Amino acid sequence: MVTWGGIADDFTGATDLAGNWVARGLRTVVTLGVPDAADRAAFAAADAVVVALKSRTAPAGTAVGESLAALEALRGLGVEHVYQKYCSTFDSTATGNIGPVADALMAALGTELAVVVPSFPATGRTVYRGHLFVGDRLLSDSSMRHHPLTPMTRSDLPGLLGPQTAHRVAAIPLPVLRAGADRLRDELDRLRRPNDPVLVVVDAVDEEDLAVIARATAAHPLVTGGSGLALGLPPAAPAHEAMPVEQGHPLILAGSASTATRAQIAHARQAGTPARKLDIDDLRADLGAAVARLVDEVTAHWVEATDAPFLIHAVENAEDIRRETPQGARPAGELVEEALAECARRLTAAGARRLIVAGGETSGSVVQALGVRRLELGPPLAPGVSWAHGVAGDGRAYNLALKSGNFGATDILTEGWRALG
Ligand SMILES: Nc1ncnc2c1ncn2[C@@H]1O[C@H](COP(=O)(O)OP(=O)(O)OP(=O)(O)O)[C@@H](O)[C@H]1O
Ligand SMILES: O=C(O)[C@@H](O)C(=O)CO
Repeated sequence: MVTWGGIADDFTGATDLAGNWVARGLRTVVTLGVPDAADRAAFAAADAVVVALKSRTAPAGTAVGESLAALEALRGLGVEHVYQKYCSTFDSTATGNIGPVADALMAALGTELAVVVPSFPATGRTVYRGHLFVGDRLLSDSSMRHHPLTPMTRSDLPGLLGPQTAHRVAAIPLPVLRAGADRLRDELDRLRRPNDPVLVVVDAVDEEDLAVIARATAAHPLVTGGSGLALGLPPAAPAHEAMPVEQGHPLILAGSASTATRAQIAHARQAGTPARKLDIDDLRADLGAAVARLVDEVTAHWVEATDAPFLIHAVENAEDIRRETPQGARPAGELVEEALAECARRLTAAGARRLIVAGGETSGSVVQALGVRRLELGPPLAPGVSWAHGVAGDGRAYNLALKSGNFGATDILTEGWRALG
């Protein structure tokens, strides 16, 4: 029986949440886009289903529409609890869609209260006195301050959420939940008022805090947050033993420009991983020809070394993303996404079956290019990153690890393969 339903605003976020549920013993399936009734049989053995959307930077109306469609599909599966998954760094703008989606899900589920819990301590995201920290820095002092699409220039969650929601926003500080789940439940009840919905930011700095929140909200139809709150469920044996492992060439596609990904690329190159950086001028001049040259290079490498991964990446240093787009030319980001999607299509046709993909947007384009619509979760490579298995419409099967830009240790691109066994 499907108990939990997740609605994630990007593909890496979806596998992040799914991986945490798997770690708590829930058999979890990710569906890439809203499933239709014909897909229902695929979820028969699942305890949890996550619908992966590509809505993080979509206009609020679009994100609300897609999220409500996802909710409808999840209700059709009989889910009891819904988890709105957004980024653990609360990626959004004042006109962002985290608030509007939460408002709409609350209305559809007939609930007047939902918690807001971006905290994910295993990846350094914690919330204290309503402020979101990344490691030992406030969010607004972290590299997220300079994010090209969702620059996070403040850290107080009520202040970030307020302009996005029509509802009241309240906050519960750490000492309340450190007094236990009953005390937190009482405080949540105190904040609940008829016909006056409220979003409640709850502090959490470690996994025990998340466990308290999970216990206090166990009967809630809706929770919202990063994936950390899923780890608040009671410990259990991980439910990933059934994931098939595919034989075939390994490939790394990194469109992410995040600080962590850049360090991971540098490490992989230093460790001798054969690699090629996309040349934006070449892509602009003739994308098809540039990709064809790359495909020839990668396939020649595989003739020599079948099992050695090849890395194709977009960015090496911060200057790469600061380059101006010439007047009338296609933006670099668009070229990168199209080129990586085309590399994925052509290199899987040439035998790539195991892929690490870095970046949320990049993962969306790559998985769509492969035509994979569902992923079953396997073992983790890092907190928030897991191997998954998916079968495309053409029958080809893949192992995919979709890595959020800022997740993973420096050596994840060279060592992450070991988790496949
Ligand atoms: N040289 C470049 N110039 C401009 N944009 C680029 C360049 N290289 C990559 N990009 C774009 O930057 C975006 C990176 O977004 P993506 O979501 O894939 O990674 P991220 O933001 O690091 O990760 P996440 O969303 O998981 O935190 C992509 O749309 C990609 O096309
Ligand atoms: O929550 C996170 O940080 C990630 O799952 C993510 O959403 C980054 O794209």
